[in-house]
Amino acid sequence: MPEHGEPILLPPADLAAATRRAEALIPTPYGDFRMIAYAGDAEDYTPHLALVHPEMDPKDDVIVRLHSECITGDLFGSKRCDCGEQLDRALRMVAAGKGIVVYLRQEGRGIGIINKLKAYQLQDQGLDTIQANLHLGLEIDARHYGVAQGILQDLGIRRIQLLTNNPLKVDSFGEGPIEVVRRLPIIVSPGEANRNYLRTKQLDMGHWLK
Ligand SMILES: Nc1nc2c(ncn2[C@@H]2O[C@H](COP(=O)(O)OP(=O)(O)OP(=O)(O)O)[C@@H](O)[C@H]2O)c(=O)[nH]1
Repeated sequence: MPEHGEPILLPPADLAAATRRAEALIPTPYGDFRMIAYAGDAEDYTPHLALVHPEMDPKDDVIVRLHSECITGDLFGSKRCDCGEQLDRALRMVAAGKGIVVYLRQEGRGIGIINKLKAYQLQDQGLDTIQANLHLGLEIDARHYGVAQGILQDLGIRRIQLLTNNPLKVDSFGEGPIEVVRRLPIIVSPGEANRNYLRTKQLDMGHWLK
């Protein structure tokens, strides 16, 4: 396990190594969390964030949520996706289970907020979430999770219960040092505005949504 403050070695898919840069206790409506910022560059304005329950025991099978940034859903409650509700649910579960939320700065499945808004415009013209990314010449999903594994290693964790419906997140742990001992579903009931999005995730992206 790397010592705190040392660069974390990542699988080759991740180009930037993330180092623990700063931390503080954050009281939230869900309870207290230790927020730890990880970044390759000390001046990075968008570091990855680990919200760690103060009584998290790394020897347990720790409940972990890897949540990719969604400014529209997480911050403003957009109903176009399930992100905000999933984050709310994850924070509750992690608070109850003494676990961790790793908040990864991979907005819009890694294409960034500008491209995500362009993709939304295309979706308003009839494309689905996959077709819109492809129309923009972008990957369907440009995310990498190696940095999250590095963060979990830095926290001394070996075995996790992963909160996700996304097979790619489970697969990303492969034969690596962190073992996913259990997957916990995190399903949000569809609404009018996100029904098509959730259907595409289920049918075309293989998400376990019942
Ligand atoms: N490009 C694009 N990104 C989107 C769209 N809707 C939501 N997103 C992004 O999708 C990502 C969803 O992240 P997560 O909730 O961590 O992951 P997930 O792939 O839904 O898998 P789960 O772990 O099952 O929730 C966020 O980065 C959102 O900003 C969309 O229509 N287009």
